[in-house]
Formats: sequence, structure tokens, C-alpha cells
Amino acid sequence: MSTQESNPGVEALYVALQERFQETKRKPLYIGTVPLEPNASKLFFSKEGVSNAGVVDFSQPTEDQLKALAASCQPATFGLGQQDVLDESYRKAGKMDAGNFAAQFTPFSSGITDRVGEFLLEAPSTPQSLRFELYKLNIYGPGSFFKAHVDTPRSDKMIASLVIVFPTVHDGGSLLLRHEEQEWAFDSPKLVYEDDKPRVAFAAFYSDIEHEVALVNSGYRVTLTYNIYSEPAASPLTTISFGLDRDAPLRETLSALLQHPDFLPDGGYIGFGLSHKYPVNPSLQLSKLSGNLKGTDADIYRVCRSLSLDTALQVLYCRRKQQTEAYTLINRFVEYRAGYGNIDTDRSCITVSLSRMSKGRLVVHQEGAESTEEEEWRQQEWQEEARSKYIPQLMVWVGRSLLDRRNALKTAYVAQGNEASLAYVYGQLCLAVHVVPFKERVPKVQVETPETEPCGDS
Ligand SMILES: O=C(O)CCC(=O)C(=O)O
Ligand SMILES: [Fe+2]
Repeated sequence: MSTQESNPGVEALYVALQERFQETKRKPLYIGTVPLEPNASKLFFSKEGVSNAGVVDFSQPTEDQLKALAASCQPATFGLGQQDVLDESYRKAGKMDAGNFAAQFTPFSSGITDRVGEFLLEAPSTPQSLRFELYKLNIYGPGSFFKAHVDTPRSDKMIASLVIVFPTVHDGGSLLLRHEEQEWAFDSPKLVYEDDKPRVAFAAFYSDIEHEVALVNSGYRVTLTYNIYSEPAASPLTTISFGLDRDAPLRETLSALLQHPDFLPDGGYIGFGLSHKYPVNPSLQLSKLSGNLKGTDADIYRVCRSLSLDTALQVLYCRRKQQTEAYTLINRFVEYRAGYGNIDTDRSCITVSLSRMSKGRLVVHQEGAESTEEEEWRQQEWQEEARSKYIPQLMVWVGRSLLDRRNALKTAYVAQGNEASLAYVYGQLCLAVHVVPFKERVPKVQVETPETEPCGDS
């Protein structure tokens, strides 16, 4: 049993780290409006297969124009597993593909993409640039809605979605967004007019955020949706540096914990639970995702890297063995199958025992007993390396209790998306920080943060 259970100092620091971690959490959405300029108020459209063009002028849209647009659309489908399905009890709306319309208004010339870019790139873990891809036009007439769903990731680079709502008089149809037990409303029917002047309302949100469009009671709600991709940038010019000060509380607490001799004295891992989900597939190297980390997750990664900690994205799998739970860290996504043969025999996996706070003490959740399967490992030619990986290492968990989220550790399939899912599904990831034994880390941490004073005791 480690000495950390009996030392209140390390426990207080651990509690402080949990608190700083919670305080780091950022809002996962950005809402705003811009004026609709008279020379950018028209939308031209044609019905699939018909050459005549129609027009809606959003500076003064008439009911006839909006009805004609609705009549030129097709019923919107949504993704259920691998298929696109039409089910009007789940999504009732019209859609038009990008090839059948042209809007004078664009998020580029109106400054929306710059503002959304500042929000998304406030503090990226590595320099990134954004690409906005027009996806669809949607029209929600009376009785339309879109129940709760998560947008289908179109590649591992897709990080966010943007919805633009044109000014039309409508009642209902707010976009509701939910993440980690919080809910926000994008109240587009109110936002699209200010002092009777038409405005274009927009909402950008990380694409793993659950959202739904509430029932439209009257009028028409017309939207453009964009997929936002984050791609590595050659230079750090697109990054904004004011995230650094905000990092200080978390960085200083983490640094103080690492300087405590009773914190993981023989080394181990710190696991930070991620706020967001990411598109992964079995062939994707998780290290490639680190540049695409979203909001809060990017903050944690940056803080760990600023302390020169060996930090990597890992999948944490939980499996039950003879009444106990074993946790395995692995650097890539593995299809979750009964038996876990593919995890057990993988050289890159690390077995961990989790510690957490319980009754005011930092304890190991499951005792790190050596595996009953050790015999099998003796047969392997690489037995030394394999056995050293199989003896559980201690992992200190930061974030919501894993015990509450046990089921979420399975591959989190998104059943309902806005399109049938492609090659990607969402996986549950964590940021694993490798902590070397205390004897080895003291000089390193002191060199990195010479000004940090130890916490005073009371
Ligand atoms: O119209 C909106 O506000 C959101 C639409 C949406 O969720 C989607 O098209 O996937
Ligand atoms: Fe959506």
C-alpha cells in the first residue's frame, strides 16, 4: 500500500488539482449575430433537376418566397448507424444540397469565420488553421424539429459545426445544446431581429456536442450549416496567446503535486478525463489527434506539455475479471470485443490500477494484484517487456469518477447523427501523463518552475 494514503498534504493537493481541472472547463459553443447588409440579402435556389431559379430576399422575405423555397427542398434525413434514414418522428425539416443554391451572404465576408476562428483557436495545442465547408441549407417550417443528436464526424479533422440562421419571422425552433450536464439555448428566433433590423444569427459548437432543434410553431427558419475542419498550420500566426495566464492555476497545482514526495513515489500515471469525444477508427494513431484537441482538452494538454511532462492521448479500457476491474491504457483505438484478446496481446498496452478520492483519502480503487494470466505471458518470447507492462502501474485519475462512467468506456457509438456514420466512430479517450519516480523527477520539476513555493500548511 502506498504511503500516499496517510499523508494529508498530498490529498489536499490532489483535491486542489481536481478543482483547478473543473475550473479550466470552457464553454463548448460560441453564439453571435451580424447585420444583414442589403447587398448580401438574397438567396438564389433551384429545385433538383429544374432549371428555373427562385429567390428569397432576407431583407424582406415574403411568405410566398419562403414557401417556394420549402417546396424546392427535399425531406431531410439523418444518420442512424451506417444508414441515412427518413423518419419524420425524429427529424422533420427540408434540405437542399449545396449545388442547388447560392447565397450572397457568406460567413467569410461577414466576419463570422474570423470570430469563430478566434473562439476555436484561442489556445490550440499546436498551430492550426480552420477550413469551413458549406454542407447544406435547411428549412424548418411549422411543425418542424430535429431531435437530440450529435453531428456525424466526416473525418478525424472535423472539430466543429457552424449553423447560420437567416432573418425570418418564426416562433420556436431554438437550438438547444448540452454537454457535461449543462444546457445552452441558441435562441435564433429572437436573435435574428434587433430594433426591427435583420441580423444573421450564428452558433458554432464542437461537433461532439449533443444538440436539438425545438419545434417550430409558426413561420420558417432557414439555415446554412458548415462543417469545420482543423488542419495543422505551417506557422503559429493563427494562434492567440492570451490562454497562457488562464493556465497558471492548473499548471502551478500540478507542479506542486509532482514536487510532493508522497505523490506517486514510485512513478505511475495521471489520467485526465477528456471533456470531448473525438472521431477515431482502429487505424488512426492517437498521437495524430493531439493537434485537434478541443477547448478544455487542449488546455490540459498544453499545461502538461509546458511542464515538460510526457503526455499522450490514450484509450482507457475497463474490463471485469473475477469480481475485480482491470484497466488498460492503450495508445490506439481497439474494437471493443468480448475477450479482449487483441488488447491483452498488444505490446503497447499498459495495465493500470486507478486511485481516486474516497472518504477524504487518496486510495487505489482496485488493488493491483498480478494477473492470473501471467502464466500465458511466460510463453511469450518478449516476456520481460510484456510482464513489466502487465504489472499494474498506479494511475491517479483527475475528472469525473470513472465508477459513474463505466459504461461510457465502451466504444461510444452515436446511434443518431445528422448523416449515416462513415468510417469513424467516437471513442472514449484520456490524456495520460507519465510520472517518473519521485527521485528522478524532483530536479526536473524544480528546474522548470524555480519560482514555485511549496503550499503553506495550516
Ligand atoms: O439548425 C440548427 O440549428 C441545427 C441543425 C442541425 O443540428 C443539423 O443540421 O445537424
Ligand atoms: Fe446537428
